[in-house]
Amino acid sequence: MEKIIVHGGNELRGSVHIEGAKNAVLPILAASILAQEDEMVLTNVPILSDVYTMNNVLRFLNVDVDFDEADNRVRLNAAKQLSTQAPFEYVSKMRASIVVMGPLLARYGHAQVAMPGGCAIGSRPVDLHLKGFEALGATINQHDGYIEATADELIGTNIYLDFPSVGATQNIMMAATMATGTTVIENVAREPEIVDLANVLNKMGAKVRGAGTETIRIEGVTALHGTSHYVVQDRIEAGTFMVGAALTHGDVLVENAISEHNKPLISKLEEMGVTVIENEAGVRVIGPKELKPTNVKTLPHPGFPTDMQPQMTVLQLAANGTSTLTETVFENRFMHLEELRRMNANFKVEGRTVALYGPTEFNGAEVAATDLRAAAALVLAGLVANGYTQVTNLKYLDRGYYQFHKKLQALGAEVERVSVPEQEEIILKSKAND
Ligand SMILES: CC(=O)N[C@H]1[C@@H](OP(=O)(O)OP(=O)(O)OC[C@H]2O[C@@H](n3ccc(=O)[nH]c3=O)[C@H](O)[C@@H]2O)O[C@H](CO)[C@@H](O)[C@@H]1O
Ligand SMILES: C=C(OP(=O)(O)O)C(=O)O
Repeated sequence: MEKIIVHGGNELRGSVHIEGAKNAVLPILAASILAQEDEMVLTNVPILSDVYTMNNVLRFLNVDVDFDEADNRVRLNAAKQLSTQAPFEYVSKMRASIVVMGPLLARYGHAQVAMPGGCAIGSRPVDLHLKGFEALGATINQHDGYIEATADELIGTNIYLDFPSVGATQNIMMAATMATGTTVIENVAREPEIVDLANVLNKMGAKVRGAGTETIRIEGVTALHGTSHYVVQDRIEAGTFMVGAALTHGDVLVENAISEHNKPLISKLEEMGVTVIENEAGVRVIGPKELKPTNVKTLPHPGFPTDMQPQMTVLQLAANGTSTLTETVFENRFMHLEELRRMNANFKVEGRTVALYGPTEFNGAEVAATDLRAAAALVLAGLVANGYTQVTNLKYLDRGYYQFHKKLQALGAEVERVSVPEQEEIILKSKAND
């Protein structure tokens, strides 16, 4: 086991490179299943544990996968006959594995995937994915912890999503690429990662229109082929460094950040007194001496992203006054706050809203990450805490951040990642379970 140790007090200064987006590359990797001929070549692929997990799911399904980490390039060949069943041992590792269902159903009329289950941030059902498959003509069976979808033929139809679910939009979009006729999906997710997936599908020969708007229209085609694609920048990694700069009164150029993708965050940063300068090289963020409080509500894109919520609460706690944060996307995404309490944070949760009482004089403590963004938020809090903060449960951090500590070090933070000796590991684990 490893932990990150941060000694607070340093300003972040310099420039930071941002990886390809985890949430874009995972469905794009799954889309390779649709390519009956030609190789898929993906570049700007981030080195993350979730990417390894998706690669292993695809290998299990009989896709040839070659990940050249030195070049951030993955080559995929799905020309062989594939298996249509993804077992529990893979799906349980990563919920996003569910997005192999749509492409398998499109290509083979059959997909069987272990029910993904909830996670620390919420219950996370997949009913909208399944409703979409059913509307396209699939029969859904749930048995022995598996979801099985079967269809003789998928037929284009009109689908309205009750909620603009990212995963459901991606899964239904991929299932519809080879359906007979036209599929219109309304109230879809509009995240940049949806647009990136639609771009790849179109390069593969699909006819997907409207990605990035509320309605996506897909004309079914008979076959898709491989293509090459450069994965879009990770707006959440970029946003995390923007918050880090603001929090530490720093001055950081987030290289090649696409400001359009981070508009809701940038607008809140500006409201808090942060200077944000967009230029050709990226987005430069300069933290003020004193942060002003602000109220935030998470929403589907183009609203404030739930994946920036834990990091944002740290910034709000540091602000001079009371802020609120309302989490509308996931019902249980405040777990990191209890860890921040160990660092002297003062807040009150009422339902889906938390009042955050700043300014906080964070004190270093031993804290455990409860999920991916919680991990980043705790490290950020450590950057401005008195003394040393030790963050454990780094398996969550590694799902979504490549060498987070090294990037922070390069920006001037006093941070290191160390192995925990076995004895200490037992004590830390028992504390994390308290
Ligand atoms: C790999 C990936 O891209 N993950 C992102 C994706 O997750 P994911 O695709 O799982 O998130 P969704 O947009 O589907 O979920 C949003 C909300 O809809 C609910 N819901 C979803 C599907 C469904 O069938 N029924 C249902 O009720 C969920 O419980 C949740 O409350 O979008 C989330 C919301 O921006 C982000 O936090 C995740 O980082
Ligand atoms: C919640 C997240 O991811 P996932 O949907 O893969 O759990 C995230 O990226 O913050």
